Amino acid sequence: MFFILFLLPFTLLVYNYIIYPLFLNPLIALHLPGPFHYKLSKLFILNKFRKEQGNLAIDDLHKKYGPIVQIAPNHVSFNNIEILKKIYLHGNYPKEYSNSSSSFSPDKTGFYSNFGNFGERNLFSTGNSKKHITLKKKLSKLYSKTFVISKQQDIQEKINNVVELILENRGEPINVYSLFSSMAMDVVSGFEFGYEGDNSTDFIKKSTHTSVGVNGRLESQYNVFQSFRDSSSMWFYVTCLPSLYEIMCKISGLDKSIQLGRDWIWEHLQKCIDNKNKNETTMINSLPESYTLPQIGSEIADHILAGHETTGITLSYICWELSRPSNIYLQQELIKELKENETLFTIENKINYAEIDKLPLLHAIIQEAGRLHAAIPGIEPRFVPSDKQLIINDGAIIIPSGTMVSCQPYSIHRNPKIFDPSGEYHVNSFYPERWLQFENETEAEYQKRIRNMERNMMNFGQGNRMCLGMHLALIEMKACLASIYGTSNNVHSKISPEWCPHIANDSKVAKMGYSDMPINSKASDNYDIYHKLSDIDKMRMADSYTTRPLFDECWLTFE
Ligand code: HEM
Repeated sequence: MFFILFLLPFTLLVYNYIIYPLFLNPLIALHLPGPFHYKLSKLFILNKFRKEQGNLAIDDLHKKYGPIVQIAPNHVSFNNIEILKKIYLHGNYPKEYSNSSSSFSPDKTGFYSNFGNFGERNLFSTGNSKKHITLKKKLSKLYSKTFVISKQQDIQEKINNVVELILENRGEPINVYSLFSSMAMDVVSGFEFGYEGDNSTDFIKKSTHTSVGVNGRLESQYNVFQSFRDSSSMWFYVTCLPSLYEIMCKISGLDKSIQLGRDWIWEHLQKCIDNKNKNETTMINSLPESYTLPQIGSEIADHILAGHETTGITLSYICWELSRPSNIYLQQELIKELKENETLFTIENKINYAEIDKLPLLHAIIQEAGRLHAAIPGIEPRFVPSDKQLIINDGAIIIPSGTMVSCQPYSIHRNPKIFDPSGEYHVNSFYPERWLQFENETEAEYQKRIRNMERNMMNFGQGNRMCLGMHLALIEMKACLASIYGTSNNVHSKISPEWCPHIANDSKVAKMGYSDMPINSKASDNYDIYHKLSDIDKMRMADSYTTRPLFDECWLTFE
């Protein structure tokens, strides 16, 4: 009895937290840089993730220890582009991609496996490399640049609803976070279910993006979106502690809200399956015929979530950046660029998507937002497969199979040597100029610098698991910005003073997480403090795997 109650648990604790990490763990012999206590237990880094301080904590560790840091007994974080390429590109699927254990797979890290829906895994959450690449090849056509451009008219109809709403509410505060999330949902739902009939959603029109709520506080109502956000807010349990996910949903009281979004997708899917046009190229028509309804639902739910949140968040950050007093010159330059290319807009307010894609400043703005406000700034873990090692510095360091390895876009995107070689454009500030040709730079030098920056971008991931919807997101965002600030609307945006009476005039800095803040949630009892925060604080990025504006809102006024 004594053995079972005391000696066994004690022995297990000693083994797990002392004997294994200090004497048996193959990583310990490598003497990798990193805090000693992080090598004893993964609880330390998990606790940072739980408190939504993980991205900044890992970034700080890299600043202190360099590009290689052991952040848990079995997890090494890297902040180096050559190692990144080895993890995410080289040594990834072998040619025949027949042996799933031979790739640096996200499986076994457990991080992705619970992103399934309706009891089924999907492209994003499967760890089986063969299944993954076969399905990805099948679905790539739907999201190819050529196909996205061919859907220009359908996409533009949704975007025109945004412009209409902005014009109808000139001079009034608009929650662009809600508006752009709705727009991205309306667009991506067309790709999933089809644009014909009412299969694609109409959230721009059906939701409220402008109302003033209780206590003069600006609010907007859209329950399905709230449900998806509540779901995303549980990311820590989904990725790091899936066994506690259900119980934590209940304890936090979010279970009902999260269920609402799931129910909505399921009901919408069933309706669309009945109404689908078999000849339209959509996700429901592109999936293998053998797929069951839960398998289709799992894939579609993932794309709906991945497609609307990331795009809505990125557009919100872009428009906020363009509306800040310190960046207003960029908004004026963009309007000028669009005006000079008026021929790209036809009289029906349609835009030539292929041409709009080539506008240099518009492109630079999108790139800079992807760098500074990457919608997925957190770690993208992979697993060194059983028959491979990660060989670094010509064999000076050999990371053994079974180790979890990762890079995080937040840190990769803030390397001053790559993104601020001249020392003029701070890496933590929004400077699209860094993506344009400098005055004293030759064309060849410029191309070399841009290629190097592009190589170091991870906002859509890297390698075989790279974002499937990248072309859709990029074209949609460009078309949306061109439609708002271009054409004959004569629209300018500013930060709504009703939402933020304290606008920072001279700072360009961007911030992440709650650190140094007198507040750690937007609960109503904090409202007085919240109201006094500057726009920089109100637009802090959440420190999580996928980010969002920390307080879930961004109010701009268009004039
Ligand atoms: C600005 C917008 C977007 C950003 C920043 C973004 C970012 C990313 C990133 C970083 C990944 C890789 C994540 C990882 O490995 O941990 C990813 C994967 C994925 N994204 Fe996006 N995404 C965006 C828009 C979209 C859209 C519009 C769709 C449309 C359906 C989409 C669908 C997907 C899918 C299906 C995957 C999984 C790909 C795979 O595992 O092979 N994303 N995205």
